Amino acid sequence: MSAKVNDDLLTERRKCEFNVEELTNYLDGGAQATQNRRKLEDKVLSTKGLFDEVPEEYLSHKEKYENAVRKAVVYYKAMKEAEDPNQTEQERANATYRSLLHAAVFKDNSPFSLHLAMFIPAILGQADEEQKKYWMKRASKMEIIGTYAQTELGHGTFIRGLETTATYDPKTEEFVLHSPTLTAYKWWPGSLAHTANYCVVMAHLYINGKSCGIQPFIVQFRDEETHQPLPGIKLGEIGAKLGFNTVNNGFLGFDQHRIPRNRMLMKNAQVLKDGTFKRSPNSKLTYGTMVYVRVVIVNGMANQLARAVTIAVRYSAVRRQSELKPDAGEPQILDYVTQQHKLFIGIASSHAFTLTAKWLTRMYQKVTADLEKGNLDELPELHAIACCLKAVTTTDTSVLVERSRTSCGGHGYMLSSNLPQIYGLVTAACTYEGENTVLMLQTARSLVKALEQAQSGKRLSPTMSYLSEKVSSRLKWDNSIDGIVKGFRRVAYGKVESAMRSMRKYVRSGLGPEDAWNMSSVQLVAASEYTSISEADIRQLQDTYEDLLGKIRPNAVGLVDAFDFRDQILNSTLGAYDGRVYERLMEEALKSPLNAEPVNQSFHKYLKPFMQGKL
Ligand SMILES: CCCCCCCCC/C=C/C(=O)SCCNC(=O)CCNC(=O)[C@H](O)C(C)(C)COP(=O)(O)OP(=O)(O)OC[C@H]1O[C@@H](n2cnc3c(N)ncnc32)[C@H](O)[C@@H]1OP(=O)(O)O
Ligand SMILES: Cc1cc2nc3c(=O)[nH]c(=O)nc-3n(C[C@H](O)[C@H](O)[C@H](O)COP(=O)(O)OP(=O)(O)OC[C@H]3O[C@@H](n4cnc5c(N)ncnc54)[C@H](O)[C@@H]3O)c2cc1C
Repeated sequence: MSAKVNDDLLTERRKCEFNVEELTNYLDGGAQATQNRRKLEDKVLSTKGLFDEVPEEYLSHKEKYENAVRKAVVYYKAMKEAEDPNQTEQERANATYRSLLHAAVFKDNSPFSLHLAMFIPAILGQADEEQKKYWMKRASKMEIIGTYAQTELGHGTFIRGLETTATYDPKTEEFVLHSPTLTAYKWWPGSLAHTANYCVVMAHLYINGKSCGIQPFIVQFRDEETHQPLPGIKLGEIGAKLGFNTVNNGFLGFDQHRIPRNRMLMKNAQVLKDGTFKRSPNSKLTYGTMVYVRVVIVNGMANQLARAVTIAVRYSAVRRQSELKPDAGEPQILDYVTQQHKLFIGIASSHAFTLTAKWLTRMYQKVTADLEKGNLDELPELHAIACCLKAVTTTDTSVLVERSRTSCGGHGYMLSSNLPQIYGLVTAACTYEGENTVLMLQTARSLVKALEQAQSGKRLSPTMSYLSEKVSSRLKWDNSIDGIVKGFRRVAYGKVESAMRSMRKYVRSGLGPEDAWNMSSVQLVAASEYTSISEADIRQLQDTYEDLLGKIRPNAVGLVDAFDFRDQILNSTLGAYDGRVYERLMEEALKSPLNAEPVNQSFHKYLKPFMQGKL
């Protein structure tokens, strides 16, 4: 018999003014897609051995990892067995696109995540046809587990500054991989420490003493039978982190480690037997895996944000606190407009990121198809857009998840709420796959170039076309959607123009272009981010905004119910569908090992002698 649902949540669900299932179907891409997703979740989550008897937070660092590997094996097999052979690849992708299934099993991500998120995409994007056939067979069957090893102890952002060398030896037709310094050690790659046995390594290729740029190499670093590190390989784990503590991020140093010539992934650039180097059509194609993951991250942020606001909104409908009016009893905290302000932007942003992710994925698929035909025209625009959207969605999601946490008071600070762990996951994305400031400056580089082209009358790409609109600065604001968009375009234009004016001013004062760029970089980042509108219009917009909050209020619980996250995926004492937050908080508290006995041994060992002055 399912537990009684909290009365306030029942009332909220009765008040809802729209069909929740319809919105769920829309988000999934249709009723069939919802059905497929739910069927997959039912199957996988009914697998034995997927869940923890003791909450993960009470395990040691080492136990957490070992437990995560145990679950990863069970989870991966369950996902494989749950695949519906009658479904198309696209239907399968849709079923997982919105599902956070893995989050029901791993609060802090899986030790297999890099294999699926980067090792396989790197092979697909960087290997030639023959290499792809061989390595995809082994990787897709999990005969090998891989990761993506690019970042080093001394370099993450500046890829051209990576120190790991790959020197071609034509006599043996091998590459010699070497870490010449401590700072050259690969540092950060997930799964690297104890899980994976292969990796795609980004290393600086040298042939006959000449630099041939950064190239991708597939490298085995552990014996497939014994899992021992191979000769010339130094391996280890980088230690405890804010989050990602079951991803097994590691370090790897090479000491003259030899690999055969066919281990350089040669889709874009090639090295022939005699050492002849055939250049890539564009050296940035080597960065392709990062562009792909930046696109994936946008959708990941939409889902994680939806999960956090689901927890916070349901809790805010259940939690009653303080007094809005004398003698009116304690209101639901969701009735405070400040609470609505904190949370409803999160709901709206999640939907905005979902739609943006779909648009960006289509753009990525088109540009990737063009690249296959040798057409690189739209690669720079894809790079600029992917940088901007990855940076904006991860920054906003981190802010909004943290706001969801603090809007739940003390209980939001409990690990059992799962909000701290969700924050740990999303805030990492502000750094990995390109630190956000750095990516914003990449976008700014494209914006400045586009404005210069617009000013010389050239046509711009669709996403930059707002820079060539002769938008009158006396634009009449109205708070229609169209008016707001026009306003934002006008301001965005002004930001790029102002950054450019600033750079020209510094150049006129005698600074070189690089210093002028650096001096203007705060404005350049602002030109890539969102920006605010002038004062007079804020009041008009504010009235509209507060009116909208009131309209959303009766539908808030319905809106988060429509995200359709089952309790195991929310994994939260505060966000469960039935709203029994207090019972769940107590159930979870009692699982603490410290509650196993009424008097902890430290009393007799330390406290008692201390209080009696005997220590
Ligand atoms: C939730 C789900 C979780 C999914 C699970 C994820 C788990 C976490 C895994 C994390 C993995 C990692 O972090 S992997 C490691 C990630 N690391 C990074 O992302 C490193 C970030 N740094 C970089 O990308 C580069 O260093 C960058 C900043 C772009 C600068 O590169 P360069 O110095 O080589 O290039 P620049 O001199 O700046 O620019 C030269 C020209 O090249 C262009 N250019 C630069 N990069 C380009 C690119 N990728 N594609 C096309 N063009 C590019 C520029 O626009 C310029 O064009 P013009 O203007 O026309 O000249
Ligand atoms: C959880 C997590 C997982 C990761 N997983 C992987 C992985 O699997 N594989 C992998 O290869 N890497 C991985 N990374 C590493 C990640 O890609 C790097 O941390 C990231 O690229 C930033 O590089 P860095 O840490 O060396 O910082 P740096 O590059 O040293 O940058 C430090 C700071 O300097 C400033 N800065 C740097 N360059 C510029 C610039 N040009 N303009 C303005 N400011 C600048 C920025 O403020 C930046 O935050 C992971 C990182 C994290 C946190």
